[in-house]
Amino acid sequence: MTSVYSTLTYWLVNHPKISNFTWTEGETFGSTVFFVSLVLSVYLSATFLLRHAMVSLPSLGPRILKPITAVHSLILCLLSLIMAIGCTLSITSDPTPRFFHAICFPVDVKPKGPLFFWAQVFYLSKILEFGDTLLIILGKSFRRLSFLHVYHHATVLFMCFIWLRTRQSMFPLGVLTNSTVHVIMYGYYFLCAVGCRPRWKRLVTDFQLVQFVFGFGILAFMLSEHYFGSGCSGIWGIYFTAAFSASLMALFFNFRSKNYVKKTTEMIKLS
Ligand SMILES: CC(C)(COP(=O)(O)OP(=O)(O)OC[C@H]1O[C@@H](n2cnc3c(N)ncnc32)[C@H](O)[C@@H]1OP(=O)(O)O)[C@@H](O)C(=O)NCCC(=O)NCCSC(=O)CC(=O)O
Repeated sequence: MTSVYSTLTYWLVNHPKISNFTWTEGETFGSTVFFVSLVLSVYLSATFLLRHAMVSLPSLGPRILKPITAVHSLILCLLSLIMAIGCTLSITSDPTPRFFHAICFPVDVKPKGPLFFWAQVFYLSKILEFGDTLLIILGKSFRRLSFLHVYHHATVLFMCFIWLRTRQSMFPLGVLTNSTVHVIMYGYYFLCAVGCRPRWKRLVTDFQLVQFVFGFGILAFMLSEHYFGSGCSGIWGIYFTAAFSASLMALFFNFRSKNYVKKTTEMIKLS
């Protein structure tokens, strides 16, 4: 057990590429406003154009699409697991400063070390997640190409960029909770793609909602530390993330009520 822990800690925290990682605007891959704007413009226009083009084109068909979807979901499930473990170990392996830094970075924090490394991996993984949208469109599953889906995928990339650029406090908790939720979510998608649709879809949505509630709870503590304590880095990033999370939370409550609460009520009426 101890050797598993020390091996993981070496490869996911203390490896020189991770411990010496520095996020430098203009030098680190994807670290410019131009890059994030270009990627978002390509994503949104490709989504719009493909969505309309696919109406008159045949869908790829499940025999081709399902294996690709399964591999894509499995990759994201495993990557999310690695990010969740990497981030947890980065926080816990150096308990005194990093534990507190997971919630509040000092105002003069330098964007380097394992926590910034995992935030960078998390940021780039959001581009990989654009594959979800492509798979939905190629399968002509337009019901699932919702406002919630496109808004989430586009804005989350910008949010992760803001996390790095403003050295935003609390991002380690964001990486940790969202990666954990995504292990479950992509696990669910993987099982659907291989034909074993799980019965716990509702649980996935509930976990997604819990991450927002948890985030707002910690935010209250972080804000008190910022305004009444020694200050925390990236406060305007925090306000952006909080506003985005509040809007997503409302959309997810709406999704939950449409998909589960109404169906349960209808089933009770029928029986
Ligand atoms: C349970 C949910 C995770 C998913 O709800 P859905 O109604 O979209 O799910 P569903 O039951 O239709 O999904 C099963 C279908 O998805 C296909 N599928 C498999 N892998 C996929 C992938 N990587 N991306 C998109 N679709 C995929 C399966 O083959 C299957 O198709 P078939 O039906 O043909 O067999 C829900 O809580 C949710 O998030 N809904 C919002 C929609 C969304 O886009 N969510 C993901 C991004 S939001 C997010 O990620 C929030 C966060 O950060 O926590």
